Order: sequence, then structure tokens, then C-alpha cells
Amino acid sequence: MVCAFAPAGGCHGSSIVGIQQRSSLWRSNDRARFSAGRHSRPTEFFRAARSKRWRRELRAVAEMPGASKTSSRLEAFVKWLAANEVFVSDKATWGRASHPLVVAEQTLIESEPAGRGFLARRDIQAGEVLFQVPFHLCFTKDVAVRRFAALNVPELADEEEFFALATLLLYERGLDESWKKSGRGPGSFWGPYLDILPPVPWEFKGAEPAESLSMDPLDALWLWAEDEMQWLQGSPTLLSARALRSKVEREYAEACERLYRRHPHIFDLEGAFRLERFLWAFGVLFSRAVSLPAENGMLALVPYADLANHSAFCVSFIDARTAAFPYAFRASSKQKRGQWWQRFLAPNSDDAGAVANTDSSHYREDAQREVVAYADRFYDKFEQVYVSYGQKSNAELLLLYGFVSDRNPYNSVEVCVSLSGSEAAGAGLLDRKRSFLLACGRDPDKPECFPLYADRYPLELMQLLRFASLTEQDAAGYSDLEQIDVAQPVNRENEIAAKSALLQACKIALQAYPTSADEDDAALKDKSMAQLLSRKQRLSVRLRRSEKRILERTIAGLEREIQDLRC
Ligand SMILES: C[S@@+](CC[C@H](N)C(=O)[O-])C[C@H]1O[C@@H](n2cnc3c(N)ncnc32)[C@H](O)[C@@H]1O
Repeated sequence: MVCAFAPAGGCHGSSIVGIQQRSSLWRSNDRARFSAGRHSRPTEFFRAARSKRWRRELRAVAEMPGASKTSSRLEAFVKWLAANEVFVSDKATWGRASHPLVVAEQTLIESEPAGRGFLARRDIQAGEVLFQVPFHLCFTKDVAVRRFAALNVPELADEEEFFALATLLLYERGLDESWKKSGRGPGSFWGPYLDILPPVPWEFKGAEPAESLSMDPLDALWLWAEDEMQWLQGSPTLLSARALRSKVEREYAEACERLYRRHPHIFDLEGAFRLERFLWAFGVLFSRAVSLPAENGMLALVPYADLANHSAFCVSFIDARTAAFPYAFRASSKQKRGQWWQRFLAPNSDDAGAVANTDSSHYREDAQREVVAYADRFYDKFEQVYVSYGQKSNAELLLLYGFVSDRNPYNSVEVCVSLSGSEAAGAGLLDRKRSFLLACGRDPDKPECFPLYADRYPLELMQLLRFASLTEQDAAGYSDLEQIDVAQPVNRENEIAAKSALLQACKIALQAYPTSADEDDAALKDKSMAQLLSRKQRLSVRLRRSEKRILERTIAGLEREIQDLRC
């Protein structure tokens, strides 16, 4: 074998961000089960439910234990949105159509619960605005920097975006909790939003039963307990999950030293800033924050927009634009801005000092901007309305969001290749190859990982394999390996060697799984067996089956290609 292959060891770097990208346009007819919150006029929905099935499903969800508890949280959240100038009215106003969405408390996608989501309140035309959220409601690094500067923690400005947002989220949650527990402190402006954010699974253990039944916890793979991950044995995604978990834990340890311990009166390491909470904040950001293309990829946690579920067949994505309607907050009067800061910094107190020196032009500018998404197609009334979280593989979806899709056109599985093992080429040539890779800024001792898709693999992977498969004979006459064009097949033998190396890698990857794809299929198809599996076990089986299918297809394709080359 020319190349040795190792499983993926690192996490996805920048791909861990919930970046919204464009994808190709398809139609999804997933229907959702829902119970409309009171803000969305359930009686109107009941009347409008056209088929018996809809009425049955509405009743089933409305009768779910704990449904009313979540409804009241959702209701408070929607009131908060309306009070802060998010247009959620079901009534058209002057020059403005009624808000097209309603929040469903329970949705089903591919027969699995997908938590809350948006449904079309009425028919929605392609290109129609789905929602508009003013910038001043969003969590961004800018808000965090200003918030902590006012608390005499200016160092936050030097921190990276994810960390700054996580710190703001934890601080606000701490304020909100102490206000709720003891009525002390100013509370948080974002209280109603924080109430609807999902908890981490282990926080559920102490929760009231009604509460734990009514809100889905964060199910992202990287937050699963070690024993829950056992069903992913053999999958490279398992290593990515462990790597991401330790990366966030390491980040926490470093943050304590770098920042938190230096300001013990702000960052309570026993309470709001303990490790479990830090993991929660990153779990929320990885699964709900968006990167806004129109703001140069600025990371933002956008209340309301983050209730949209994902479809890989949707091209709507969340972005920013100049506000289409004037927000009252941007009124230029100093008094109005003072009132805003009062609500923002000290919502439950009349501490006028809290708003001193906050007459920043920044918020006037922010109020000119809003976060927005447009419908990518016509939606029927009651249809679930999606956005795209980007072209993500099932491994990424499970790792960051806690779900997989059996119909994911962007699904892929990682294979990793390295130079080690190409000694057969001769020690002299191996040294030249290593030096060449070093000169290209690559570490010859580190495996490089590439995604394999169901119908293709990256050209870059083939280039590396061709390069690794070069023999003394191939390199004879070249003073510099750079002169050999590996973007094209070098010669027949080299092509066979490169493809055989990939074939071997796929076979090794496939053997690492304890079960075959057919066995996984059988486990999911057999209803009585599938019912015995927990949701996480079912997700694991679906993920590993989808990875194995890609490996099997690639193996079949490579065997055919090698056969053809040999003829
Ligand atoms: C941005 S939030 C969307 C709102 C979320 N459903 C809620 O209840 O708050 C992302 C989370 O929604 C769920 N989700 C989104 N799209 C999904 C899909 N296509 N299938 C299953 N779950 C999905 C996952 O739990 C994911 O972590």
C-alpha cells in the first residue's frame, strides 16, 4: 500500500460555525405537527385546519404534557419580540402584509421530532420576507464588547467572536436567573429569549417532569455522554465529537486563567460561569448562531430567526440588510436612546446610573440594520418553512445540531491520507516528497482528511494520492517534483496505484464499523427493533449507515475504474 490512512483526528475548524450558505433548490413536503402558541391565534388555526388529519395532529400536540408551560414561555417570548419591534402580527398594516409565520411547538422531520419550527400562517410567495429582526436584539461581539466595557472588562474586545458571544450569553443568563430566584439584580433584557433556549441534557435531570417533556435539550453529538457515543464505533465522526468536546473544555480552562478569574465579581465560576454552563453556551452557539454574509460573516445569535429548522433542499439563508421599516429605537432623540439603554442594561431597576455614558452612536447605526430571510419558493399554508444551515454532511449535522438526514445531498464521509507507508517508493524519493510537502506548507507526518461524497471525491485527494504513489521511475528526469503534473493522471501504473490506495483506505474504513450497512438497514426497518432504540441510538445507526453507503459506493466505483485501467 502506498499511503497509510488514519481516521480523522481534528475537529472541523471553521466549519464548526453554523454558517448559512446557498444550496440547490429542491422542494420539501415535510409536514409538521404543531400546536400554535397563543400569539398565533390557535382558534383561527383550528378553524383553518383543512383536513381531519391536521385537526387530529393539532389536538395530539396540544394535549402533550407540558405543552401549556412551553406555550406560556413562547407566548412571553413573542410578546417580548413585539414589544421590541419585531413584526409578528397576523394583521396586515399600512404598506405591510401580515407576518407569514407561526411557531410550531413540535415539528416532525423525516419521522423524527425536530423541536420547534416555523409554519406558514398563510400562503407565502417566493421572495417574500419571512422575518425581520432588528440588530439591537441580536447577540454579537459588538454588543458583548460594549456590555463588558461598561462593566470594566475591556479585554473582551481582544477575544474571538464565539468566546465573546458565549461570555455574554452566560452573563445575561446569570443576571436573569438571580432576578428570577431572588428578585435581586437588574435581570436581563433578553430574559424571555433565554427562557426558550434549550438546556443541556444533564440540566434536565433536575427539571420538573412537565418541563423536561416539553422542551428538547441540546442533542448535538459533541455534548453526548461517552457511553451514548458507543453506537458510533468505527465512524470518524466519533473522533471529531471527542476532539470538539476537549477543545471547548480546554478553551474553558484557558478562559478561566486568561479572563474569568481576573474578574471574580463578574464571572462566577461556581455559578453562571461553571464548566457545564460554558458547554451549554457553546452548544447554543454552534446550533443556533449564524454567520451573516452581508456583515462580512459576522457571527450573530438572532432571537426568533433561530427557530427555523434546516432543509438541505432549501436555498433561503439568514442575512442582514438595511432596515426596510423605521425602528422607533433609531429615533434620534437622546431621551429615547436613554430609555432603550435603561431597558437593556437595567430592565428591572430604576438605576439611572446604569445608563450613564451610553449615548453611543453605535446603537443608532445598529438600529438601521436588520436580520432577514426570504422565502425561496411558494409555501402552502401550514407547510413547514425552512432555511438552510449550509451544505453540511450528516456528520456535521449530528455533531453540531444533533440530527441527521437520510436524504442529504451533501452527505460525505472523511478519509485521511498520509505519506507514511510510501517507503516502497524508495528512501531517496520519500525524502524528496517530504521536502516538497513541507515547502507547500503541509506537514508530511500528519494525515490529511478529505470528504468522500456518494458520487465523487475531491480532485485534491487524487492529486495527493498520485503524488504519494510516484515511483523513482516516474520521478526520473525531474529535478523538482513540482514539475510533475498530478492534476492529471501521471501514467497508467500511477493511476492504478493511487486508486488502489484509495480503495484500500475505503475498505479499512468500512471494516472499522462493527456492523454492515445492511444490518443497520434491517435494524431501522424492523419496527419492533427500532422502537427499542433510543433517539440517540437511532441517530447513530442512521449516521453510520449513511457513511457506510458512501464507502460502499466508492469501493464499487473504484473497483470498476481499476478494472478498466487494467484492461
Ligand atoms: C436553530 S435551531 C431550530 C429551532 C429548534 N427546532 C428549536 O426548537 O429551538 C436548530 C435545532 O433544531 C433542530 N433541527 C433543525 N433542523 C432539523 C432537521 N432538519 N431535522 C431534525 N432536527 C432539526 C435540531 O435540534 C437543531 O439543533
